[in-house]
Amino acid sequence: MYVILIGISLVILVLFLRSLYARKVQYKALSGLPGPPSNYLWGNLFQFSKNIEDTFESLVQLNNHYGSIVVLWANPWKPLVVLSHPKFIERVLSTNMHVSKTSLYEGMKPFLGQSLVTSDVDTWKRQRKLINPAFQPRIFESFIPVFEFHGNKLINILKKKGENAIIDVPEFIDLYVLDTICELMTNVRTNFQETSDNGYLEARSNYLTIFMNRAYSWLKRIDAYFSYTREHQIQQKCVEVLKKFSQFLLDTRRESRKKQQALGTDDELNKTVLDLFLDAGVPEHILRDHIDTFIVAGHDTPGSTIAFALYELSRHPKLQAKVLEESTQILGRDPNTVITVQDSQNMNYLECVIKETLRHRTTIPAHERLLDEDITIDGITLPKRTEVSIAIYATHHDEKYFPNPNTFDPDRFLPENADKIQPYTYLPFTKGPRDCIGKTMAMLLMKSIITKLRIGKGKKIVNPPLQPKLYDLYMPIFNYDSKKCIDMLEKEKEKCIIALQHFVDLYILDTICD
Ligand code: HEM
Repeated sequence: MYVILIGISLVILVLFLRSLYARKVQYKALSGLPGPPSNYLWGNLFQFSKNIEDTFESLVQLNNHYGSIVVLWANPWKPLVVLSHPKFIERVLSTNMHVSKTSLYEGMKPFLGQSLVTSDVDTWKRQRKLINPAFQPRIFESFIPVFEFHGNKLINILKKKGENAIIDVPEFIDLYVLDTICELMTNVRTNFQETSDNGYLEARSNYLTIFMNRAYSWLKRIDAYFSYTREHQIQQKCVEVLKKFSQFLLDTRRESRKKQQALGTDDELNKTVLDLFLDAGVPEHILRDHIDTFIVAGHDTPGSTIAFALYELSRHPKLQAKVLEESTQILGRDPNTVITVQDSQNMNYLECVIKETLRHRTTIPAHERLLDEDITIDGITLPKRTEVSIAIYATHHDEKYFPNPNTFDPDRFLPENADKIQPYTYLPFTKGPRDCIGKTMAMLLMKSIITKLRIGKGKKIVNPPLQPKLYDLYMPIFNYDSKKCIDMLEKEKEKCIIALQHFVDLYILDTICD
Protein backbone atom coordinates (compact mmCIF):
# COMPACT_ATOMS: atom_id res chain seq x y z
CA MET A 1 0.00 0.00 0.00
CA TYR A 2 2.77 2.43 1.06
CA VAL A 3 4.72 1.56 -2.06
CA ILE A 4 1.71 2.48 -4.23
CA LEU A 5 1.17 5.77 -2.36
CA ILE A 6 4.85 6.69 -2.66
CA GLY A 7 4.75 5.76 -6.34
CA ILE A 8 1.71 7.97 -6.99
CA SER A 9 3.26 10.85 -5.02
CA LEU A 10 6.46 10.57 -7.04
CA VAL A 11 4.57 10.63 -10.34
CA ILE A 12 2.64 13.74 -9.22
CA LEU A 13 5.88 15.39 -8.11
CA VAL A 14 7.61 14.63 -11.41
CA LEU A 15 4.63 15.96 -13.40
CA PHE A 16 4.55 19.11 -11.26
CA LEU A 17 8.29 19.73 -11.67
CA ARG A 18 8.04 19.17 -15.42
CA SER A 19 5.23 21.68 -15.78
CA LEU A 20 7.13 24.13 -13.54
CA TYR A 21 10.15 23.79 -15.80
CA ALA A 22 8.04 24.17 -18.97
CA ARG A 23 6.49 27.30 -17.51
CA LYS A 24 9.91 28.71 -16.64
CA VAL A 25 11.11 28.16 -20.22
CA GLN A 26 7.98 29.73 -21.67
CA TYR A 27 8.10 32.65 -19.26
CA LYS A 28 11.71 33.31 -20.23
CA ALA A 29 10.84 33.23 -23.95
CA LEU A 30 7.78 35.45 -23.74
CA SER A 31 8.42 37.78 -20.83
CA GLY A 32 10.30 40.25 -23.07
CA LEU A 33 7.17 40.86 -25.17
CA PRO A 34 4.95 43.86 -24.55
CA GLY A 35 1.84 43.36 -22.43
CA PRO A 36 0.18 44.44 -19.23
CA PRO A 37 2.57 44.15 -16.27
CA SER A 38 2.23 40.66 -14.84
CA ASN A 39 3.27 38.91 -11.68
CA TYR A 40 5.49 35.81 -12.02
CA LEU A 41 3.14 33.73 -9.88
CA TRP A 42 -0.33 34.88 -10.82
CA GLY A 43 0.31 36.60 -14.16
CA ASN A 44 -2.56 38.93 -15.15
CA LEU A 45 -5.11 36.76 -13.43
CA PHE A 46 -6.87 39.52 -11.55
CA GLN A 47 -7.04 41.84 -14.54
CA PHE A 48 -9.03 39.54 -16.78
CA SER A 49 -11.58 37.76 -14.71
CA LYS A 50 -14.20 40.38 -13.90
CA ASN A 51 -16.91 39.78 -16.47
CA ILE A 52 -17.23 39.15 -20.16
CA GLU A 53 -17.79 42.73 -21.14
CA ASP A 54 -14.64 43.97 -19.36
CA THR A 55 -12.65 41.16 -20.91
CA PHE A 56 -13.77 41.95 -24.44
CA GLU A 57 -13.10 45.65 -23.94
CA SER A 58 -9.69 44.91 -22.42
CA LEU A 59 -8.65 42.57 -25.21
CA VAL A 60 -9.58 45.08 -27.88
CA GLN A 61 -7.72 47.88 -26.10
CA LEU A 62 -4.54 45.81 -25.72
CA ASN A 63 -3.36 46.48 -29.24
CA ASN A 64 -3.85 50.20 -28.88
CA HIS A 65 -1.82 50.29 -25.66
CA TYR A 66 0.90 47.71 -26.23
CA GLY A 67 1.17 47.18 -29.98
CA SER A 68 0.51 44.34 -32.38
CA ILE A 69 2.15 41.49 -30.42
CA VAL A 70 1.01 41.32 -26.83
CA VAL A 71 1.48 38.60 -24.24
CA LEU A 72 -1.22 37.95 -21.67
CA TRP A 73 -0.86 35.78 -18.60
CA ALA A 74 -4.57 35.63 -17.79
CA ASN A 75 -3.90 31.98 -16.99
CA PRO A 76 -0.47 32.07 -15.30
CA TRP A 77 0.35 28.62 -16.71
CA LYS A 78 -0.88 29.20 -20.22
CA PRO A 79 0.09 32.53 -21.78
CA LEU A 80 -1.82 33.79 -24.78
CA VAL A 81 -0.06 35.87 -27.43
CA VAL A 82 -2.50 38.27 -29.05
CA LEU A 83 -1.46 39.01 -32.64
CA SER A 84 -2.63 41.88 -34.82
CA HIS A 85 0.67 42.08 -36.70
CA PRO A 86 0.02 41.06 -40.35
CA LYS A 87 3.47 39.49 -40.80
CA PHE A 88 2.97 37.21 -37.79
CA ILE A 89 -0.64 36.49 -38.72
CA GLU A 90 0.50 35.50 -42.21
CA ARG A 91 3.13 33.18 -40.77
CA VAL A 92 0.53 31.46 -38.62
CA LEU A 93 -2.28 31.22 -41.17
CA SER A 94 -0.61 30.80 -44.52
CA THR A 95 0.90 27.34 -44.10
CA ASN A 96 -0.44 23.87 -43.43
CA MET A 97 1.13 24.10 -39.96
CA HIS A 98 -0.46 25.65 -36.86
CA VAL A 99 -3.94 24.32 -37.58
CA SER A 100 -4.42 22.86 -34.08
CA LYS A 101 -6.93 24.57 -31.83
CA THR A 102 -6.20 25.83 -28.32
CA SER A 103 -7.74 25.10 -24.92
CA LEU A 104 -10.40 27.74 -25.69
CA TYR A 105 -12.25 25.26 -27.90
CA GLU A 106 -12.42 22.59 -25.17
CA GLY A 107 -15.50 24.39 -23.86
CA MET A 108 -17.38 23.57 -27.09
CA LYS A 109 -16.61 19.85 -26.96
CA PRO A 110 -19.57 18.80 -24.77
CA PHE A 111 -21.78 20.23 -27.54
CA LEU A 112 -19.75 19.72 -30.73
CA GLY A 113 -17.67 16.66 -29.79
CA GLN A 114 -14.88 15.85 -32.26
CA SER A 115 -16.29 17.69 -35.26
CA LEU A 116 -14.79 20.14 -37.72
CA VAL A 117 -14.38 23.13 -35.37
CA THR A 118 -13.10 21.15 -32.39
CA SER A 119 -11.37 18.08 -33.83
CA ASP A 120 -7.68 17.21 -33.69
CA VAL A 121 -5.67 17.86 -36.83
CA ASP A 122 -5.80 14.38 -38.44
CA THR A 123 -9.54 13.99 -37.92
CA TRP A 124 -10.12 17.56 -39.11
CA LYS A 125 -8.20 16.93 -42.36
CA ARG A 126 -10.31 13.85 -43.17
CA GLN A 127 -13.57 15.60 -42.32
CA ARG A 128 -12.78 18.73 -44.28
CA LYS A 129 -11.89 16.74 -47.39
CA LEU A 130 -15.06 14.69 -47.10
CA ILE A 131 -17.46 17.65 -46.94
CA ASN A 132 -15.71 19.95 -49.42
CA PRO A 133 -18.15 19.02 -52.25
CA ALA A 134 -21.05 20.54 -50.27
CA PHE A 135 -19.41 23.98 -50.59
CA GLN A 136 -18.27 23.94 -54.22
CA PRO A 137 -19.58 26.48 -56.79
CA ARG A 138 -21.26 23.77 -58.87
CA ILE A 139 -23.92 23.24 -56.18
CA PHE A 140 -24.62 26.94 -55.47
CA GLU A 141 -27.73 26.95 -57.71
CA SER A 142 -29.31 24.36 -55.42
CA PHE A 143 -29.23 26.95 -52.58
CA ILE A 144 -31.56 29.32 -54.45
CA PRO A 145 -34.93 27.57 -53.81
CA VAL A 146 -33.99 27.39 -50.11
CA PHE A 147 -33.18 31.13 -49.93
CA GLU A 148 -36.41 31.88 -51.81
CA PHE A 149 -38.68 29.71 -49.67
CA HIS A 150 -37.50 30.99 -46.28
CA GLY A 151 -36.92 34.55 -47.54
CA ASN A 152 -40.50 34.81 -48.85
CA LYS A 153 -41.76 33.47 -45.57
CA LEU A 154 -39.86 36.18 -43.69
CA ILE A 155 -41.30 38.91 -45.91
CA ASN A 156 -44.84 37.59 -45.34
CA ILE A 157 -44.36 37.39 -41.59
CA LEU A 158 -43.08 40.98 -41.45
CA LYS A 159 -45.89 42.22 -43.67
CA LYS A 160 -48.50 40.58 -41.46
CA LYS A 161 -47.16 42.40 -38.39
CA GLY A 162 -48.65 45.64 -39.63
CA GLU A 163 -47.24 49.10 -39.80
CA ASN A 164 -47.33 50.00 -36.10
CA ALA A 165 -45.91 46.80 -34.69
CA ILE A 166 -42.56 46.89 -32.95
CA ILE A 167 -40.44 44.20 -34.47
CA ASP A 168 -37.15 42.86 -33.21
CA VAL A 169 -35.59 42.44 -36.65
CA PRO A 170 -32.38 40.70 -35.51
CA GLU A 171 -34.60 38.01 -34.00
CA PHE A 172 -36.56 37.59 -37.22
CA ILE A 173 -33.39 37.51 -39.28
CA ASP A 174 -31.96 35.02 -36.84
CA LEU A 175 -34.90 32.64 -37.31
CA TYR A 176 -34.75 33.06 -41.09
CA VAL A 177 -31.05 32.18 -41.11
CA LEU A 178 -31.61 29.23 -38.78
CA ASP A 179 -34.28 27.70 -41.05
CA THR A 180 -32.14 28.34 -44.11
CA ILE A 181 -28.95 26.86 -42.66
CA CYS A 182 -30.78 23.79 -41.29
CA GLU A 183 -32.09 23.04 -44.77
CA LEU A 184 -28.81 23.79 -46.55
CA MET A 185 -26.87 21.55 -44.17
CA THR A 186 -29.30 18.65 -43.75
CA ASN A 187 -31.97 18.84 -46.46
CA VAL A 188 -34.62 18.97 -43.71
CA ARG A 189 -37.12 21.83 -43.79
CA THR A 190 -37.62 23.37 -40.32
CA ASN A 191 -40.02 26.15 -39.40
CA PHE A 192 -38.42 28.21 -36.65
CA GLN A 193 -39.79 31.36 -38.23
CA GLU A 194 -43.34 30.40 -37.32
CA THR A 195 -42.77 28.11 -34.34
CA SER A 196 -39.71 29.53 -32.65
CA ASP A 197 -40.61 28.54 -29.10
CA ASN A 198 -39.33 24.97 -28.89
CA GLY A 199 -36.55 25.31 -26.32
CA TYR A 200 -33.75 24.79 -28.87
CA LEU A 201 -32.94 28.49 -29.20
CA GLU A 202 -32.91 29.08 -25.48
CA ALA A 203 -30.71 26.04 -24.88
CA ARG A 204 -28.26 27.10 -27.56
CA SER A 205 -28.11 30.66 -26.32
CA ASN A 206 -27.52 29.54 -22.74
CA TYR A 207 -24.85 27.07 -23.83
CA LEU A 208 -22.98 29.76 -25.77
CA THR A 209 -23.28 32.23 -22.91
CA ILE A 210 -21.69 29.75 -20.53
CA PHE A 211 -19.02 28.92 -23.12
CA MET A 212 -18.11 32.61 -23.36
CA ASN A 213 -18.02 32.92 -19.57
CA ARG A 214 -15.68 29.95 -19.42
CA ALA A 215 -13.52 31.23 -22.25
CA TYR A 216 -12.58 34.31 -20.27
CA SER A 217 -12.24 32.78 -16.83
CA TRP A 218 -9.14 30.65 -16.26
CA LEU A 219 -10.80 29.10 -13.21
CA LYS A 220 -13.88 27.99 -15.10
CA ARG A 221 -11.68 26.58 -17.86
CA ILE A 222 -10.43 23.99 -15.35
CA ASP A 223 -12.73 20.97 -15.77
CA ALA A 224 -12.22 19.76 -12.19
CA TYR A 225 -13.62 23.06 -10.91
CA PHE A 226 -16.21 23.71 -13.60
CA SER A 227 -17.84 20.30 -13.30
CA TYR A 228 -19.02 21.23 -9.77
CA THR A 229 -20.61 24.54 -10.78
CA ARG A 230 -24.26 25.31 -11.44
CA GLU A 231 -23.32 26.49 -14.92
CA HIS A 232 -22.07 22.99 -15.68
CA GLN A 233 -25.46 21.54 -14.69
CA ILE A 234 -27.26 24.08 -16.89
CA GLN A 235 -24.89 23.30 -19.73
CA GLN A 236 -25.59 19.58 -19.51
CA LYS A 237 -29.34 20.22 -19.68
CA CYS A 238 -28.76 22.48 -22.71
CA VAL A 239 -26.78 19.72 -24.43
CA GLU A 240 -29.68 17.27 -23.89
CA VAL A 241 -32.09 19.67 -25.60
CA LEU A 242 -29.65 20.45 -28.41
CA LYS A 243 -28.90 16.83 -29.12
CA LYS A 244 -32.62 16.03 -29.32
CA PHE A 245 -32.89 18.55 -32.11
CA SER A 246 -29.94 17.20 -34.08
CA GLN A 247 -31.33 13.68 -33.60
CA PHE A 248 -34.65 14.90 -35.03
CA LEU A 249 -32.88 16.31 -38.11
CA LEU A 250 -30.90 13.12 -38.51
CA ASP A 251 -33.95 10.81 -38.23
CA THR A 252 -35.99 12.98 -40.59
CA ARG A 253 -33.25 13.03 -43.22
CA ARG A 254 -32.67 9.27 -42.94
CA GLU A 255 -36.37 8.66 -43.58
CA SER A 256 -36.51 10.98 -46.58
CA ARG A 257 -33.34 9.46 -48.02
CA LYS A 258 -34.90 6.00 -47.80
CA LYS A 259 -37.96 7.22 -49.67
CA GLN A 260 -35.88 9.03 -52.29
CA GLN A 261 -33.67 6.01 -52.79
CA ALA A 262 -36.70 3.74 -53.18
CA LEU A 263 -38.17 6.10 -55.78
CA GLY A 264 -34.79 6.71 -57.41
CA THR A 265 -35.18 10.48 -56.89
CA ASP A 266 -32.14 11.12 -54.66
CA ASP A 267 -29.97 13.97 -55.84
CA GLU A 268 -26.50 12.52 -56.37
CA LEU A 269 -25.04 15.81 -57.53
CA ASN A 270 -26.16 18.23 -54.85
CA LYS A 271 -25.31 16.54 -51.57
CA THR A 272 -25.60 18.38 -48.27
CA VAL A 273 -23.03 18.10 -45.49
CA LEU A 274 -25.25 15.60 -43.69
CA ASP A 275 -25.70 13.45 -46.80
CA LEU A 276 -21.94 13.30 -47.29
CA PHE A 277 -21.38 12.23 -43.69
CA LEU A 278 -24.21 9.66 -43.96
CA ASP A 279 -22.68 8.25 -47.15
CA ALA A 280 -19.37 7.89 -45.32
CA GLY A 281 -21.02 5.74 -42.61
CA VAL A 282 -20.12 8.08 -39.73
CA PRO A 283 -21.40 6.78 -36.33
CA GLU A 284 -24.67 8.18 -34.97
CA HIS A 285 -23.34 10.38 -32.14
CA ILE A 286 -20.67 11.91 -34.40
CA LEU A 287 -23.32 12.68 -37.02
CA ARG A 288 -25.18 14.66 -34.36
CA ASP A 289 -21.99 16.56 -33.50
CA HIS A 290 -21.51 17.46 -37.16
CA ILE A 291 -25.08 18.70 -37.53
CA ASP A 292 -24.68 20.86 -34.41
CA THR A 293 -21.36 22.21 -35.64
CA PHE A 294 -22.63 23.35 -39.01
CA ILE A 295 -25.78 24.86 -37.64
CA VAL A 296 -23.99 26.76 -34.90
CA ALA A 297 -21.14 27.90 -37.18
CA GLY A 298 -23.44 28.87 -40.02
CA HIS A 299 -26.15 30.63 -38.09
CA ASP A 300 -25.14 33.47 -35.75
CA THR A 301 -22.43 34.88 -37.96
CA PRO A 302 -24.52 35.62 -41.07
CA GLY A 303 -27.49 36.52 -38.83
CA SER A 304 -25.69 39.28 -36.96
CA THR A 305 -23.90 40.48 -40.12
CA ILE A 306 -27.23 40.91 -41.94
CA ALA A 307 -28.70 42.78 -38.94
CA PHE A 308 -25.71 45.11 -38.79
CA ALA A 309 -25.65 45.68 -42.55
CA LEU A 310 -29.31 46.71 -42.38
CA TYR A 311 -28.54 48.92 -39.40
CA GLU A 312 -25.75 50.68 -41.28
CA LEU A 313 -27.89 51.09 -44.39
CA SER A 314 -30.62 52.63 -42.29
CA ARG A 315 -28.12 55.28 -41.21
CA HIS A 316 -26.67 55.98 -44.66
CA PRO A 317 -29.37 56.92 -47.19
CA LYS A 318 -26.84 57.50 -49.97
CA LEU A 319 -25.45 54.01 -49.61
CA GLN A 320 -28.97 52.60 -49.62
CA ALA A 321 -29.72 54.45 -52.83
CA LYS A 322 -26.66 52.90 -54.46
CA VAL A 323 -27.59 49.41 -53.30
CA LEU A 324 -31.14 49.85 -54.52
CA GLU A 325 -30.04 51.22 -57.88
CA GLU A 326 -27.73 48.27 -58.34
CA SER A 327 -30.39 45.69 -57.44
CA THR A 328 -32.97 47.39 -59.68
CA GLN A 329 -30.53 47.33 -62.59
CA ILE A 330 -29.90 43.64 -62.07
CA LEU A 331 -33.35 42.41 -61.08
CA GLY A 332 -35.79 44.97 -62.44
CA ARG A 333 -38.70 46.19 -60.34
CA ASP A 334 -40.75 43.02 -59.86
CA PRO A 335 -40.49 42.12 -56.14
CA ASN A 336 -41.12 38.46 -56.98
CA THR A 337 -38.06 38.08 -59.17
CA VAL A 338 -35.98 35.08 -58.12
CA ILE A 339 -32.40 36.11 -57.29
CA THR A 340 -30.04 33.73 -59.09
CA VAL A 341 -26.44 33.01 -58.14
CA GLN A 342 -25.30 35.10 -61.10
CA ASP A 343 -27.49 38.02 -59.93
CA SER A 344 -25.93 37.81 -56.48
CA GLN A 345 -22.45 37.70 -57.94
CA ASN A 346 -23.19 40.82 -59.97
CA MET A 347 -24.18 42.81 -56.87
CA ASN A 348 -20.78 44.39 -56.43
CA TYR A 349 -21.78 47.36 -54.34
CA LEU A 350 -23.88 45.26 -51.97
CA GLU A 351 -20.80 43.06 -51.60
CA CYS A 352 -18.77 46.14 -50.59
CA VAL A 353 -21.44 46.97 -47.99
CA ILE A 354 -21.32 43.46 -46.56
CA LYS A 355 -17.52 43.39 -46.57
CA GLU A 356 -17.43 46.71 -44.75
CA THR A 357 -19.99 45.41 -42.25
CA LEU A 358 -17.76 42.40 -41.65
CA ARG A 359 -14.86 44.77 -41.04
CA HIS A 360 -16.64 47.42 -38.99
CA ARG A 361 -18.79 44.99 -36.97
CA THR A 362 -16.39 42.05 -37.03
CA THR A 363 -18.60 39.09 -36.14
CA ILE A 364 -15.82 36.82 -34.90
CA PRO A 365 -13.44 39.25 -33.19
CA ALA A 366 -10.61 36.75 -32.69
CA HIS A 367 -9.79 33.07 -33.02
CA GLU A 368 -6.98 30.97 -31.63
CA ARG A 369 -4.30 28.58 -32.90
CA LEU A 370 -1.58 26.49 -31.27
CA LEU A 371 1.90 26.89 -32.76
CA ASP A 372 3.36 23.64 -34.13
CA GLU A 373 6.88 25.08 -34.29
CA ASP A 374 8.84 28.23 -33.33
CA ILE A 375 8.09 31.35 -35.35
CA THR A 376 10.70 34.12 -35.59
CA ILE A 377 10.12 37.46 -37.26
CA ASP A 378 12.09 40.68 -36.80
CA GLY A 379 14.06 39.11 -33.94
CA ILE A 380 10.93 38.09 -31.99
CA THR A 381 10.47 34.37 -31.38
CA LEU A 382 7.23 32.73 -30.39
CA PRO A 383 8.07 29.23 -29.18
CA LYS A 384 6.39 26.01 -30.28
CA ARG A 385 3.15 25.22 -28.35
CA THR A 386 2.39 28.88 -27.68
CA GLU A 387 -1.32 29.65 -27.89
CA VAL A 388 -1.94 32.62 -30.17
CA SER A 389 -5.03 34.69 -30.68
CA ILE A 390 -5.51 36.20 -34.13
CA ALA A 391 -7.05 39.54 -33.19
CA ILE A 392 -9.15 40.15 -36.29
CA TYR A 393 -11.10 42.95 -34.66
CA ALA A 394 -7.88 44.79 -33.86
CA THR A 395 -6.51 44.73 -37.45
CA HIS A 396 -9.94 45.73 -38.79
CA HIS A 397 -9.85 48.79 -36.52
CA ASP A 398 -6.22 49.77 -36.90
CA GLU A 399 -5.79 53.22 -38.45
CA LYS A 400 -2.64 52.00 -40.24
CA TYR A 401 -4.59 49.53 -42.34
CA PHE A 402 -8.05 51.10 -42.45
CA PRO A 403 -7.95 54.91 -42.21
CA ASN A 404 -10.82 56.30 -40.11
CA PRO A 405 -11.60 52.80 -38.89
CA ASN A 406 -14.77 53.81 -37.08
CA THR A 407 -16.33 55.26 -40.21
CA PHE A 408 -18.59 52.93 -42.16
CA ASP A 409 -17.26 53.25 -45.71
CA PRO A 410 -18.00 50.43 -48.20
CA ASP A 411 -15.95 52.25 -50.85
CA ARG A 412 -12.84 50.81 -49.22
CA PHE A 413 -13.76 47.59 -50.99
CA LEU A 414 -14.29 49.02 -54.46
CA PRO A 415 -11.86 47.36 -56.90
CA GLU A 416 -9.75 50.52 -57.22
CA ASN A 417 -9.28 50.71 -53.41
CA ALA A 418 -9.34 47.04 -52.41
CA ASP A 419 -5.86 46.52 -53.88
CA LYS A 420 -4.48 48.88 -51.26
CA ILE A 421 -5.64 46.71 -48.38
CA GLN A 422 -2.56 45.09 -46.90
CA PRO A 423 -2.62 41.26 -46.95
CA TYR A 424 -3.62 39.60 -43.68
CA THR A 425 -5.27 42.72 -42.24
CA TYR A 426 -8.79 41.90 -43.47
CA LEU A 427 -9.80 38.51 -42.12
CA PRO A 428 -13.54 38.17 -41.41
CA PHE A 429 -13.49 34.52 -42.47
CA THR A 430 -9.83 34.08 -41.47
CA LYS A 431 -7.46 32.57 -44.07
CA GLY A 432 -5.47 29.46 -44.81
CA PRO A 433 -6.36 25.78 -44.72
CA ARG A 434 -8.63 26.14 -41.66
CA ASP A 435 -10.55 29.16 -42.91
CA CYS A 436 -14.34 29.41 -42.96
CA ILE A 437 -15.65 26.66 -45.21
CA GLY A 438 -19.03 28.43 -45.51
CA LYS A 439 -17.77 31.84 -46.62
CA THR A 440 -19.20 31.82 -50.17
CA MET A 441 -22.47 30.29 -49.06
CA ALA A 442 -22.68 32.98 -46.36
CA MET A 443 -22.12 35.77 -48.88
CA LEU A 444 -24.85 34.41 -51.20
CA LEU A 445 -27.25 34.05 -48.30
CA MET A 446 -26.60 37.56 -46.98
CA LYS A 447 -26.95 39.16 -50.41
CA SER A 448 -30.14 37.25 -51.12
CA ILE A 449 -32.02 38.29 -48.00
CA ILE A 450 -30.81 41.91 -47.92
CA THR A 451 -31.96 42.28 -51.52
CA LYS A 452 -35.26 40.55 -50.79
CA LEU A 453 -35.95 42.94 -47.96
CA ARG A 454 -35.71 45.66 -50.57
CA ILE A 455 -33.75 47.97 -48.35
CA GLY A 456 -33.30 51.37 -49.80
CA LYS A 457 -36.77 52.37 -50.86
CA GLY A 458 -35.52 55.48 -49.18
CA LYS A 459 -38.72 56.53 -47.46
CA LYS A 460 -38.00 57.08 -43.84
CA ILE A 461 -34.53 56.88 -42.43
CA VAL A 462 -34.11 56.67 -38.69
CA ASN A 463 -31.09 58.50 -37.46
CA PRO A 464 -29.89 56.82 -34.32
CA PRO A 465 -28.60 59.16 -31.66
CA LEU A 466 -26.66 56.28 -30.10
CA GLN A 467 -23.98 53.93 -31.32
CA PRO A 468 -24.23 50.36 -30.07
CA LYS A 469 -21.36 49.64 -27.71
CA LEU A 470 -18.62 47.30 -28.79
CA TYR A 471 -20.04 44.56 -26.64
CA ASP A 472 -23.43 44.92 -28.30
CA LEU A 473 -21.85 43.58 -31.45
CA TYR A 474 -21.67 40.16 -29.90
CA MET A 475 -25.11 40.26 -28.43
CA PRO A 476 -27.05 38.56 -31.22
CA ILE A 477 -25.53 35.39 -29.84
CA PHE A 478 -27.29 36.08 -26.57
CA ASN A 479 -30.51 37.29 -28.10
CA TYR A 480 -32.72 34.83 -26.31
CA ASP A 481 -33.71 34.51 -22.71
CA SER A 482 -30.51 34.11 -20.78
CA LYS A 483 -32.11 35.26 -17.49
CA LYS A 484 -32.05 31.87 -15.91
CA CYS A 485 -28.36 31.52 -16.22
CA ILE A 486 -26.50 34.80 -16.53
CA ASP A 487 -28.25 37.70 -14.87
CA MET A 488 -25.50 40.14 -15.52
CA LEU A 489 -26.04 39.94 -19.25
CA GLU A 490 -29.61 41.10 -18.99
CA LYS A 491 -28.90 44.79 -19.06
CA GLU A 492 -26.64 44.43 -22.06
CA LYS A 493 -29.13 42.28 -23.89
CA GLU A 494 -31.81 44.89 -23.43
CA LYS A 495 -29.50 47.61 -24.63
CA CYS A 496 -28.75 45.65 -27.75
CA ILE A 497 -32.32 44.86 -28.52
CA ILE A 498 -33.35 48.44 -27.96
CA ALA A 499 -30.55 49.79 -30.09
CA LEU A 500 -31.17 47.43 -32.97
CA GLN A 501 -34.91 47.25 -32.62
CA HIS A 502 -35.30 50.98 -32.51
CA PHE A 503 -32.89 51.89 -35.22
CA VAL A 504 -33.04 49.02 -37.64
CA ASP A 505 -36.42 47.47 -37.25
CA LEU A 506 -38.64 50.48 -37.50
CA TYR A 507 -36.84 51.49 -40.63
CA ILE A 508 -37.19 48.09 -42.25
CA LEU A 509 -40.81 47.85 -41.19
CA ASP A 510 -41.49 51.20 -42.82
CA THR A 511 -39.87 50.26 -46.08
CA ILE A 512 -41.19 46.73 -46.28
CA CYS A 513 -44.76 47.60 -45.37
CA ASP A 514 -44.58 50.36 -47.90
C1 HEM B 1 -20.79 36.07 -42.00
C2 HEM B 1 -20.68 34.78 -41.94
C3 HEM B 1 -19.51 34.01 -41.40
C4 HEM B 1 -18.36 34.45 -40.79
C5 HEM B 1 -17.94 35.87 -40.49
C6 HEM B 1 -17.57 33.27 -40.48
C7 HEM B 1 -16.32 33.31 -39.90
C8 HEM B 1 -15.57 32.19 -39.59
C9 HEM B 1 -14.27 32.21 -38.97
C10 HEM B 1 -13.51 33.47 -38.56
C11 HEM B 1 -13.88 30.92 -38.81
C12 HEM B 1 -12.60 30.43 -38.12
C13 HEM B 1 -12.96 30.13 -36.67
C14 HEM B 1 -11.87 29.48 -35.88
O1 HEM B 1 -10.90 29.00 -36.41
O2 HEM B 1 -12.06 29.44 -34.66
C15 HEM B 1 -14.92 30.07 -39.34
C16 HEM B 1 -14.87 28.70 -39.37
C17 HEM B 1 -15.90 27.92 -39.79
N1 HEM B 1 -17.07 28.32 -40.37
FE1 HEM B 1 -17.63 30.24 -40.74
N2 HEM B 1 -18.27 32.16 -40.86
C18 HEM B 1 -19.45 32.56 -41.45
C19 HEM B 1 -20.42 31.74 -42.00
C20 HEM B 1 -20.39 30.38 -42.03
C21 HEM B 1 -21.39 29.52 -42.63
C22 HEM B 1 -22.64 30.01 -43.36
C23 HEM B 1 -21.01 28.24 -42.39
C24 HEM B 1 -21.64 26.93 -42.77
C25 HEM B 1 -22.74 26.72 -43.23
C26 HEM B 1 -19.77 28.28 -41.66
C27 HEM B 1 -19.08 27.18 -41.22
C28 HEM B 1 -17.84 27.21 -40.63
C29 HEM B 1 -17.13 26.03 -40.20
C30 HEM B 1 -17.63 24.60 -40.29
C31 HEM B 1 -15.91 26.46 -39.68
C32 HEM B 1 -14.77 25.59 -39.15
C33 HEM B 1 -13.83 25.33 -40.32
C34 HEM B 1 -12.65 24.42 -40.01
O3 HEM B 1 -12.23 24.35 -38.85
O4 HEM B 1 -12.17 23.78 -40.96
N3 HEM B 1 -19.42 29.60 -41.46
N4 HEM B 1 -15.95 30.87 -39.82
